Amino acid sequence: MKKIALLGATGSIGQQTVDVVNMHQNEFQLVSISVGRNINEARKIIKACSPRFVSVLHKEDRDMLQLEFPHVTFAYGHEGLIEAAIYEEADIVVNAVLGSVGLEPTLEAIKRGKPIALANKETLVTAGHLVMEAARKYNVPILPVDSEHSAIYQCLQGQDEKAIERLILTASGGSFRDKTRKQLEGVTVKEALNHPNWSMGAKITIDSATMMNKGLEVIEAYWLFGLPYDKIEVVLHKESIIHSMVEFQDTSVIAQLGTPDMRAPIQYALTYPNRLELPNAKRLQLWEVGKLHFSQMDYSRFRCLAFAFEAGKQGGTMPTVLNAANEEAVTAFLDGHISFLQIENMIETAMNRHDVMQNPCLSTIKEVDLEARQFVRSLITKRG
Ligand SMILES: NC(=O)C1=CN([C@@H]2O[C@H](COP(=O)(O)OP(=O)(O)OC[C@H]3O[C@@H](n4cnc5c(N)ncnc54)[C@H](OP(=O)(O)O)[C@@H]3O)[C@@H](O)[C@H]2O)C=CC1
Ligand SMILES: CC(=O)[C@@H](O)[C@H](O)COP(=O)(O)O
Ligand SMILES: [Mn+2]
Repeated sequence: MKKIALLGATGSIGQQTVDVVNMHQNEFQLVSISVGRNINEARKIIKACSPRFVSVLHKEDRDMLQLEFPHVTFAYGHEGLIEAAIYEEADIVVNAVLGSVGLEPTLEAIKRGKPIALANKETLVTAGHLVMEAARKYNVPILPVDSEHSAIYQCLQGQDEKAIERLILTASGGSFRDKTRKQLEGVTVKEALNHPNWSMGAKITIDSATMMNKGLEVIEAYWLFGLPYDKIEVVLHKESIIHSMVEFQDTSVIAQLGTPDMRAPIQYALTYPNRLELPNAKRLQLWEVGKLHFSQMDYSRFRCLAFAFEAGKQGGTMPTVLNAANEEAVTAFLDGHISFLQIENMIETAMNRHDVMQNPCLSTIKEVDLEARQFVRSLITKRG
């Protein structure tokens, strides 16, 4: 029985992780969870899975739930999130929280020797060097949950990693893949949230539409697989059937395919190196899919991807700025304060004014993250 600490249990990945746990009750048990504001969903998970430890965002919610569930230990806030991650009984942490708030719980869990099944890509973007250094020091595996990275991880099993020529990440193109930049000027939040292939949380769906999701994934791949940026490529593949590929020096390319269902990579991270059946999942029938399409990335159309490569290559604190500015700008877009194209303008402005510091420690990362957020918020306030 693998005992799981699940951060972000009420989210899209969180709830699919709960599904996987419920489908394999002889294999997995949820012992600790964190949630944010969604207390109704938290209640359902507590009733269905009986975790022993629950952290929520706000103290009032903690107080209310503690009365309802006296046998559960509750906590709240950032400290609570960390406590959920390091819960003693947990054998593995699934980090499905949203944003760079996931960094410290990850680092603390690694320090206690807990393997990390990582969906929370912002953690690797903002401080990949700290996470990978800690993982090496404490000999802890970081198991990718993100579909592209899970695909690459699967393609690399049993392969000679010294012989990798390049990683090829596939990108669906998101909600606006067929629109010109001119047409992007008037797009709405509702349109942006309509991803063609995946049902995901709001922030990543917007990231997918700006192509920042792929940018974050390029930096995530850099840290997970240790290849230089000129060996990481992105190809447009609108069907999201090939989840990513690895090319080797002998020109062979290995790809991982599947229907777009995040429960598969979540489950693989939990069962690795073994596999289990995935009940109720749609099997891939290539004749139903028909043609698969691929095209080269246009970096002037998808500017956020170019920003991410630039931030990654500059290194140091620049990816922290990229990520923090993006998180704030996407929130502002979702709240109706800025237009779609202003997301990328704000990220570009935040990056342009930043002087990179190399090899930042955790407190520098936190300062730079906060400063970039405050700067983007000030841009938004000025507009208002
Ligand atoms: N959704 C997907 O298919 C994929 C997601 N990912 C990555 O996984 C991560 C989660 O994405 P997704 O599930 O879509 O996101 P959601 O927005 O659906 O869920 C986010 C979760 O994090 C919680 N949360 C948000 N902010 C805070 C905070 N400040 N403190 C504590 N908890 C918080 C939310 O709580 P609550 O809702 O209770 O407020 C919720 O449980 C992201 O990094 C994303 O990029 C990667 C690949 C695919
Ligand atoms: C499911 C998943 O991993 C997402 O990151 C997904 O890949 C988004 O797709 P695009 O960013 O390619 O639109
Ligand atoms: Mn992905």
